Amino acid sequence: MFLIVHLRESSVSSLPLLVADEVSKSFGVTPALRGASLQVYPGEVLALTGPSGSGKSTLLHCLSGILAPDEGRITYDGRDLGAMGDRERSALRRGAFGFVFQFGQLVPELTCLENVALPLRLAGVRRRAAERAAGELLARLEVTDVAGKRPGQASGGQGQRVAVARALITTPRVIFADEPTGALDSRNGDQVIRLLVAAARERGSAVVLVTHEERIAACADRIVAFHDGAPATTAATR
Ligand SMILES: Nc1ncnc2c1ncn2[C@@H]1O[C@H](COP(=O)(O)OP(=O)(O)OP(=O)(O)O)[C@@H](O)[C@H]1O
Repeated sequence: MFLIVHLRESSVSSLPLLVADEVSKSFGVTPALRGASLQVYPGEVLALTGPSGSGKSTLLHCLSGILAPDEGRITYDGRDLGAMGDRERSALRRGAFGFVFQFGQLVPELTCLENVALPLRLAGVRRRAAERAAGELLARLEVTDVAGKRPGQASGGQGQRVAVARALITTPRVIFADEPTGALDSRNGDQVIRLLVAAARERGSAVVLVTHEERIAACADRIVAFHDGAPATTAATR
């Protein structure tokens, strides 16, 4: 009896949050994904690596519901993204997912504090509460000094830390980060990734990180290497 209960508990805790099942996607005649399968577990940091053009970003876009696969299925928490309507998928993206891109994509007219508070404001949180939470997160990411500045007045590394804060502010279940350090030198890149991983772990958010830098991938719990449109190898780092 004890053994049965134990097995049930361990199988529940190891259920994947996001699953790509035999996903294929082409752009015209160019195949980007060829039957790619992958699981993302709650709270894990997963790095997708591999040569340019091997399909990493395309899979990230399919996993996050930005792109629809031609074949195969993506499920989030057991729900098929392809069976959802546009509204439901958008609500999922806003509520459960956070995004960090290579270039921060912050709103240039807003201050860094307002940029970080924005997702909460859009979710209906009052300005004062949203900006208090944004200020706390900027402090966690060690960029309090740019809170009142516009993104154009911040350095590349500071801007990326602000973008990480904006992605984390809603405490998403999954953060999708596509080459978040790609435009930074190694010192700034290391700092951004260290803070991203630490803050995501504190909040229990999983991270799906696309990177071609081995040093950055080494911060992940698991590394999946792509080749020709599908995962070729998986390695645990810890
Ligand atoms: N929007 C698009 N239109 C046309 N072709 C595309 C598009 N997006 C990706 N591709 C093609 O699909 C293939 C996979 O691209 P993808 O960006 O997923 O690879 P990647 O591994 O992320 O590459 P990189 O490391 O260079 O970003 C490539 O051949 C690419 O040229």
